[in-house]
Amino acid sequence: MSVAEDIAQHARGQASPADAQVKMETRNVNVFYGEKQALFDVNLDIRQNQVTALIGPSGCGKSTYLRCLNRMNDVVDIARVSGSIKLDGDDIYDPNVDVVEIRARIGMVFQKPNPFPKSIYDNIAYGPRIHGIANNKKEMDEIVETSLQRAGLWDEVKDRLGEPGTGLSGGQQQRLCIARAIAVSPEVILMDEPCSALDPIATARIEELIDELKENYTIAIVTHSMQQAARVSQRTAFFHLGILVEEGDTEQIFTNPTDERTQDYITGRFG
Ligand SMILES: Nc1ncnc2c1ncn2[C@@H]1O[C@H](COP(=O)(O)OP(=O)(O)OP(=O)(O)O)[C@@H](O)[C@H]1O
Repeated sequence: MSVAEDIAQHARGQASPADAQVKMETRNVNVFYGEKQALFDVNLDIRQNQVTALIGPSGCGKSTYLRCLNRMNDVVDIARVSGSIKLDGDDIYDPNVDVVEIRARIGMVFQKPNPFPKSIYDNIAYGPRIHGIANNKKEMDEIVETSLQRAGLWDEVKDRLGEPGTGLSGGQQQRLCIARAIAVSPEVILMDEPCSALDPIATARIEELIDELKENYTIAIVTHSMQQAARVSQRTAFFHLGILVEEGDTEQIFTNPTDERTQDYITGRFG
């Protein structure tokens, strides 16, 4: 089977129900790094309890867009964001919004697993402690256990919660980072190429996990792997040179794209 057929096969049936709610609405989003414009008038909805894949060639602005969704571009001095970005209808860039709270509601998992140099337990307990989520040790223990269970890591680490998180394998570390994001009860989880540093087995495990997580969370994922986008997402957005070229149900994007640039990209003609 050709790669294109393989992708199309995975994409079949990957669609968002017509009545899926919009969790995040982004309109006319422009991003500048100094003088250079990286995103141009992006309009995209991130649907609730669905996985939205952001794809496109290197430098097209996928990560820039993802970072707009939880104000991570705020930490880049030269970045300037304009347009409207709403979570459940509320503008997350409103001056009265507490950015720390926004980043708890919209968590993030990065390319390279980045556990804190702390125990497995403390990696998970860190966020809930900062946010005052647990009232006592018993509640914290429960949060740690539930988060690790949801991230599919509990059985592997329950007997060594006091050991350093950095001692886990790469795939386990990434699941630890997912558990850490889950621990503060986010509504949305942003993932920036979460499998790029992982081997195929660890990647498959994370992909299964993403599929399970969408029951409880809304997910947006940047990926260079079209197989991965086809396997895990219901919606796909294709970016090129800072422009959102096309978005739609994953099945449609991978089997019947409307734009020639999308067609060229998914068939490997560029990027
Ligand atoms: N901190 C920054 N300062 C200046 N320019 C930046 C910064 N981050 C990104 N850019 C520029 O913005 C554009 C979009 O980059 P971005 O990282 O969002 O693309 P991407 O599609 O995620 O790429 P990749 O797939 O390679 O990660 C690129 O031209 C990049 O050089």
